[in-house]
Amino acid sequence: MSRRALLGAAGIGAVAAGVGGGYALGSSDDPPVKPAEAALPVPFTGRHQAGIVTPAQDRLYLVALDMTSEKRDDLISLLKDWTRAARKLTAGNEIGVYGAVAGSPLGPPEDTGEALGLPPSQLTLTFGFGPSLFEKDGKPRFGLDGRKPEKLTDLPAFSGDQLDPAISHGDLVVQACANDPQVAVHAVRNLVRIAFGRASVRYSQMGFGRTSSTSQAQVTARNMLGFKDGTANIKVEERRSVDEFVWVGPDDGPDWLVDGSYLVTRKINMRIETWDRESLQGQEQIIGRTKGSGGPLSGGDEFATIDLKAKGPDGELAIPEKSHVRLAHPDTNGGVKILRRGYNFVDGSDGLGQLSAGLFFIAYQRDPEQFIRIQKSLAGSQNDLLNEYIVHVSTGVFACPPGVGRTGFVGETLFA
Ligand SMILES: C=CC1=C(C)c2cc3[nH]c(cc4nc(cc5[nH]c(cc1n2)c(C)c5CCC(=O)O)C(CCC(=O)O)=C4C)c(C)c3C=C
Ligand SMILES: [Fe+2]
Repeated sequence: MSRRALLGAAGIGAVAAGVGGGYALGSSDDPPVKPAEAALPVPFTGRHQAGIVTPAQDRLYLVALDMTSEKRDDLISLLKDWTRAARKLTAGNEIGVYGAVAGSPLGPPEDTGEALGLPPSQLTLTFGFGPSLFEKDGKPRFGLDGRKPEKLTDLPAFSGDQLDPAISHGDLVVQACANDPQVAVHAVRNLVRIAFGRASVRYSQMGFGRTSSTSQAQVTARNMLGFKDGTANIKVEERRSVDEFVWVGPDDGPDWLVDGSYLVTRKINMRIETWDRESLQGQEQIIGRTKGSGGPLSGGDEFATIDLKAKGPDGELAIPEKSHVRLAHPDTNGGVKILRRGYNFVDGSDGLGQLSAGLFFIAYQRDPEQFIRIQKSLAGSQNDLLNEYIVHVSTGVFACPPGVGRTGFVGETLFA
């Protein structure tokens, strides 16, 4: 039973038109009110996992977990249980047989209940495996000897990194994205609950205001620096780029990961108050684009082609040599592209009255080397001008298996 149907059947919560996606209860003569797109479900099944090229939702709740059991059967049963729950959660249903309120009053409910009455909100749940799932202290785990992708190794140290291991890495990751934060949090909370006795949370991160559009149909959102972010991102409509740069192909190896992707996470703190004292012109020179329209400093509107050779009236490069977009551009990095899918975050204040804010950077790629190549161009005080205002404090790399069909479980190919 769907969360909404349950409430309807119980006679609770006639949801007013315009609220929660416009499910109105009117006269039977009224034309049906279509739920707003942002409230609809995204199919969980498919060749690829949802949540990668899916048009980026507004909210993120990402959790990294470590296995607390060393038993292969526990890992497999966890992935099966997660898959069963994820099918329900992404469809907007309660988990378990009895859900949140229909079970025995004497036991804890199967579903925690905070999403009752909320629509699916385009929830996607994307699962990944960190290098430490495959081996620890040089020893294979879970009978996965020889199954670790060669490319799945911890990212190298980059100049300027100030990484905190407590909020980095993880055996497993779940990226929950939705247009309602409560739906994303409910999903992660219930998946964590299911994992009890087999895996426990290492760290989690909430995000808002997607900083990347992944579809041409989306407007470009802004990051905490106030700039449009995601303009030159790979978009789902660009099929060739998606196949070339996002999905692991049959010749890439290993076979179990074909149609999957590598996820890179970086929590990047911003020195927001320092940035806010930088002049508008200074900010634009650092990024290499205008703050208003997001157009490149070489001229044109937001989606104008960047001209890295263009010079200004003063004879200097229009897009400065150490600007962020020049150093991140494919022409500076051997043609390499990545699919960005990051989110803004504010973790309150730091106790000194400064915002603990930044970008939870997320990228999907066919090979982690794509991210490494670009980050090597950006990192260090002699490179990207932006580095004066940001610091990378967390890192992660995960192999995200292919999608799942109507039967089977996420990651099944790994155990075949
Ligand atoms: C290693 C990859 C990247 C990191 C880390 C990164 C951090 C980061 N970026 C911004 C803001 C912007 N980035 C923009 C473009 C852009 N950034 C990367 C890669 C990383 N960014 C790429 C590949 C690109 C596209 C370059 C191109 O092809 O032109 C932009 C411009 C708008 C856009 O195209 O998206 C902004 C703004 C911040 C604030 C940040 C760390 C906090
Ligand atoms: Fe960037």
